[in-house]
Amino acid sequence: MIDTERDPDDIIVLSGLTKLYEPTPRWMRVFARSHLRETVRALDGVDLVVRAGEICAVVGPNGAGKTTMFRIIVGLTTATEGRGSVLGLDVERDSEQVRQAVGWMPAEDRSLLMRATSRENLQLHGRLQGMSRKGLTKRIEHVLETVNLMPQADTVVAGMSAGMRARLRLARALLPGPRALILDEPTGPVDPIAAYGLLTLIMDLAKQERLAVLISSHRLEEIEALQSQALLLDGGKVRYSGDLDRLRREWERPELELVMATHQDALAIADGLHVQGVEARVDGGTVRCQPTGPGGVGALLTGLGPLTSSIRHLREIPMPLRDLIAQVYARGADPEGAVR
Ligand SMILES: Nc1ncnc2c1ncn2[C@@H]1O[C@H](COP(=O)(O)OP(=O)(O)OP(=O)(O)O)[C@@H](O)[C@H]1O
Repeated sequence: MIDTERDPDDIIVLSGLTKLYEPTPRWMRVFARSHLRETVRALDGVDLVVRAGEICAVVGPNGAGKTTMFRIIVGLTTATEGRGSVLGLDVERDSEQVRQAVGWMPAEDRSLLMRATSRENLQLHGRLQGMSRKGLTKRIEHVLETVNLMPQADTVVAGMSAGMRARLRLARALLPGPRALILDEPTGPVDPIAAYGLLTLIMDLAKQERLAVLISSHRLEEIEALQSQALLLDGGKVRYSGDLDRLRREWERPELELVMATHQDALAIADGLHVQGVEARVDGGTVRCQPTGPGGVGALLTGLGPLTSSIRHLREIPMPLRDLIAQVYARGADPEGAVR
């Protein structure tokens, strides 16, 4: 049943999504190759909205709950509490319809038939999804063109590069003409240049077809390139949800680099900073420090007085996203930052 009051651009909506994996019953432990002794809280009250044309990067260390969240949305497992919907359809109750609306690209290549061609893989997948033969042939041409894989349409998958295989898996996710894409580590085994091409393709698709895209990646430089929304998960909990610019505004403590006329000047400035309680590193004529006080750079320079006359250049060096995120995890998000 479709929720008629929702904003039509809110494509993926999660509220209070929680998933517990319960311990394996004692009697079953004898048979199970691996078993759980304690309850695992894989997701803990996750709220999220991904709108049409928006990309949301899901970031988190191993075991943060990324795959579990994706698997709930595509109906491969169910939530213990909370609710998920796609286009207003409940991911549990309306899982058949949700599957038509969501393109799912799992993290591994295992699901591709290695001895079959690209086209044959897509034909099989389409047939399994119940697509008609005629519609499927047209759709296959379209998705192969979209991912620039027409020249490899009749190439056996085993002979294709990791980048081509990733594009084939993306083509497969696009086959039903989805409104949302869920991409679990799409660039995992792909080299950096091919990965950049794949991400550009995903960004173009999100914009042109107004797809809501959820994407996980351990490569933070890729996430920065996507200029997307970000959901930082840790132990199943949301540490931050919002756009990366806001994350920078709220959490960034850029380094200040001062280039001085001489090494002596640099040492003098480092002393001046030390007096203000700011640690500084001197390298030749360059001084680097992290302004911490409420007045920021302005107050720091005022505090240095006449010493500032020997400053040749001054610039702020943005924090790498990796450090920024590490800071969020280390300090814990403020309650306002936790939910968008
Ligand atoms: N089928 C399962 N049975 C029991 N526990 C599970 C199962 N799947 C995942 N978990 C546990 O749930 C937690 C979240 O796992 P999940 O795979 O969702 O994390 P992830 O963020 O995708 O990790 P990774 O980056 O390593 O893929 C982990 O503690 C994991 O061990």
